[in-house]
Amino acid sequence: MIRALGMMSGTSLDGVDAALIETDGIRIGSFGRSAFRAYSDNESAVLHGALGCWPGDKRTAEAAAISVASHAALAQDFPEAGLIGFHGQTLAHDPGGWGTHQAGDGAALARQVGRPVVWDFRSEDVRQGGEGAPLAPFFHWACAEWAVGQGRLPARPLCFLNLGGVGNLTWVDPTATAPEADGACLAFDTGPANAPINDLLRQRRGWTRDEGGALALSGQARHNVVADFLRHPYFQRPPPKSLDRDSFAGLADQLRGLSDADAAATLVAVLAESVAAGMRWFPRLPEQVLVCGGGRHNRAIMAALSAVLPCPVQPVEAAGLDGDMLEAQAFGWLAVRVQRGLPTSGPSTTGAPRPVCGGRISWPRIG
Ligand SMILES: Nc1ncnc2c1ncn2[C@@H]1O[C@H](COP(=O)(O)OP(=O)(O)OP(=O)(O)O)[C@@H](O)[C@H]1O
Ligand SMILES: CC(=O)N[C@H]1[C@@H]2OC[C@@H](O2)[C@@H](O)[C@@H]1O[C@H](C)C(=O)O
Repeated sequence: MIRALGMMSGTSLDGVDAALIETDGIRIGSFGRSAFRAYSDNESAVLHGALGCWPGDKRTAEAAAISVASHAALAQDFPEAGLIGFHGQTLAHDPGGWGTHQAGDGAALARQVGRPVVWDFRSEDVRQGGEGAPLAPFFHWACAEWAVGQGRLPARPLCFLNLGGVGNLTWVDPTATAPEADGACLAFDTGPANAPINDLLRQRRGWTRDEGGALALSGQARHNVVADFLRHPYFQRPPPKSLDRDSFAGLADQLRGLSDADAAATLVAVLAESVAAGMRWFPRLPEQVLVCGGGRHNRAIMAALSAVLPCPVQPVEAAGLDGDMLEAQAFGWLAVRVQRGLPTSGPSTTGAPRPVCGGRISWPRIG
């Protein structure tokens, strides 16, 4: 088993999560400590300003420097990690066109922290014809396998729903022998999650988020807006499929004229209904949906999901997992898989034509 540090800065642009995990790249030995470093207002403004930018753009260089510096600062607090998984900051994602862009040079990070760094997890999958996302699904299989072994879950198919800036859903069969095995996973991005809620409240109120979902809970969702939105072709398209943070930028226009509370409630309903629409792609009903990511702290979201999904919905903590750190752990686990040459994605997760071992390894200079 290797002790790896996974680091993730997601599409909600709130900061960097870091978590230790001990693994052979297949099974989870143990979970370790974790930490979060919030982006400062200035860092966050630079990253927001670079959204949609591709390598070569001046705004990318500044965002990449912030990404490396903030990850290096966090990594210094985890000297026990022998390997680092560095996702980088997604600035743009267009797998059918320009590709996918995670800012931050892993080779520079390896030099700064003096340890090997696995990074650029998504490009090879896109190069081979995959979506390049989502990548956490193989780790969801490992989490389910771990939780069944701990007696925390029955050995029956279930779903993991990650609610970050964007939502992504994975159907997992924990009895499968490997995540790349036939029938082990089926995954895709569901639709917008926290990003449009944060953006709405930043614009209208200068807030970073709707704390606990209190504002949305005080509003009324406009079901005509939700129904209109769900007619977007993305929701009729079968998986594999993935989204950029701002794939649905037009959604904000449909909220004009609504009170802040009604607009927030409508975005919550859009999130929940897009997850419900995604359930149709699974071979059978999962036993339950376990929710990870920051969206599970929003009570309006959890209530809306419970109301529209056809099975019980709980935070992943119900299975003994840490919903704030699951993605960071995923990139530690994926880093070990890359080092061992194991696949990190495949036809059932990103639609790549065959299992792909993505990611590059950068070594620190010796001597
Ligand atoms: N207490 C809370 N109340 C309401 N919303 C919350 C709370 N805590 C977190 N969130 C929401 O969750 C977001 C952060 O979620 P998370 O850290 O899972 O996203 P991410 O990792 O950046 O994104 P992604 O999974 O898309 O890469 C916040 O920006 C906020 O919108
Ligand atoms: C391109 C990119 O960074 N996508 C993110 C984003 O945030 C959620 C969703 O969209 C998912 O596809 C992915 O992140 C998680 C960690 C994943 O790859 O599984």
